[in-house]
Amino acid sequence: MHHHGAPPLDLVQAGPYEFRLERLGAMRVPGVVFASRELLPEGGDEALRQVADVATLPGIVVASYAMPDVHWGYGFPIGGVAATDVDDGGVVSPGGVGFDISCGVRLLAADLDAAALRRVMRPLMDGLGRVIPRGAGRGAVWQVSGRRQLEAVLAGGSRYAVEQGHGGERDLMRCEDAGAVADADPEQVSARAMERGLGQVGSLGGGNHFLEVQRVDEVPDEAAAAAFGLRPGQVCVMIHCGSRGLGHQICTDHVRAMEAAMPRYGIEVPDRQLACAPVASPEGRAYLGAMAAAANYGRANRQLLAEAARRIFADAAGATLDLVYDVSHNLAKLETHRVDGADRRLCVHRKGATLALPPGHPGLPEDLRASGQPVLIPGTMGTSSWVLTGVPGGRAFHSTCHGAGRRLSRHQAIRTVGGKELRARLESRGIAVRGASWRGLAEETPDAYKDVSAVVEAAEGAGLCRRVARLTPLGVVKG
Ligand SMILES: Nc1nc2c(ncn2[C@@H]2O[C@H](COP(=O)(O)O)[C@@H](O)[C@H]2O)c(=O)[nH]1
Ligand SMILES: [Mn+2]
Ligand SMILES: [Mn+2]
Repeated sequence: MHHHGAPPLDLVQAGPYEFRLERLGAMRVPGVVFASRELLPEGGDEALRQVADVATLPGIVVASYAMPDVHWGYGFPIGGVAATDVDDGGVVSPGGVGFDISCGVRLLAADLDAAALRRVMRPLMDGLGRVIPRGAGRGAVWQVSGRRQLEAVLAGGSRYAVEQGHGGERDLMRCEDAGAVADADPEQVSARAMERGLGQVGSLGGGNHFLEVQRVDEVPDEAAAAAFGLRPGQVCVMIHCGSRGLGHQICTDHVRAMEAAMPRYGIEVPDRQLACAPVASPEGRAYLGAMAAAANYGRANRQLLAEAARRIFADAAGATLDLVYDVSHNLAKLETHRVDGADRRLCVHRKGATLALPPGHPGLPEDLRASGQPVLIPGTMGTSSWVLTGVPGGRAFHSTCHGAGRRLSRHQAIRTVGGKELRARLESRGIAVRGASWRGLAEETPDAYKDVSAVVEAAEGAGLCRRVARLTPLGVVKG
């Protein structure tokens, strides 16, 4: 492998929740890992090597960052943040976004307390289990009529879904980018990607994706929680999914195109999954146009699943669901940030990392200006999940963690527990489970993930965000 003979990494503690990888070899900037000592990947860990690899990308500024939930991914680590200077040869890399483009989390709050739900929990979970398509392939909420309509989804995202009667205006106010990014270019989406995306608008996909019924348990920041529409004891619904086969195919197509183009730009990277091209090049622009289309698809996907959940909540519990927020954790965005005293146009890659806008940011809707952006952190189906918010001076270009982060591979996970046993364990603790496959369930055992509360504590300690509310699971529909 390319890493044979690479010098050992030099990891130095720089603060209570901050470690630095000093520049070595081809690294253009240092690596910065935000974590407690306990959460830190071990010395030889491949994820740290990947943080160093990302630091070699042309145009990267300040540092190659890792969030406290960092773990190994293809090319870039999951939990990585890297910004490149668009006007100084900075590159965009599909590997810095990942295969599930615009994978993200949406949280809805019910006008209902957990105590009132107990009575109807079974029909509610049966209803959700019936209408939420999940697993590989297997159906979708919205039967998109053909290529024409799919192009409208790619261009219009949640906004188009709402125009077609799937939701209301408030759903757009509370979605990152108001439900759709403007620069989507469906022309850059291959016929194969379109084909894969056609029958999947409104579907969860595989095992790490889910729809979960949760209760607000602990509220460390009552003012922010109130602004988000959350109070202790309340029922919520968290949805985690992305852009399905469409996003995956786009990533595959554009990694290949960039790999072929790199010699022309004189770019060399230490891992083929870091293939990249200048943001301003035809290949860079083509990828960003396709990526934006997938971002819109991901939001429409979550919008349709939310609508399906709303119908079941209305029928089974007479309850409504209001959108708290919808945010992606696999995306590259063109943003302006101050670097070395000057405003620079940056391409900020967040892969398994979440944007966390601070209070007062113009990118926030009016009713969230005072509190900051809601940041949605799934934990596991057996422990907690968290709601956080952005903070003034937020580091890593206003980014934070995206989950607990994997500790065991899927293969290792299924050696610790069987799916049936795991479901029995969860049900005995009062967590209802509607799965797609026993194996898929076992791969997602809570033991496969780090301790999410330790992760968010480290993220807060590192100055990336602040904790707002802790959520505990009541029932999960698992991909
Ligand atoms: N509340 C739940 N959280 C879960 C579940 N399965 C996974 N997860 C968390 O999601 C993040 C993000 O996953 P990724 O695949 O996008 O990287 C992951 O790190 C876990 O913490 C679940 O069933 N319920
Ligand atoms: Mn995800
Ligand atoms: Mn995903």
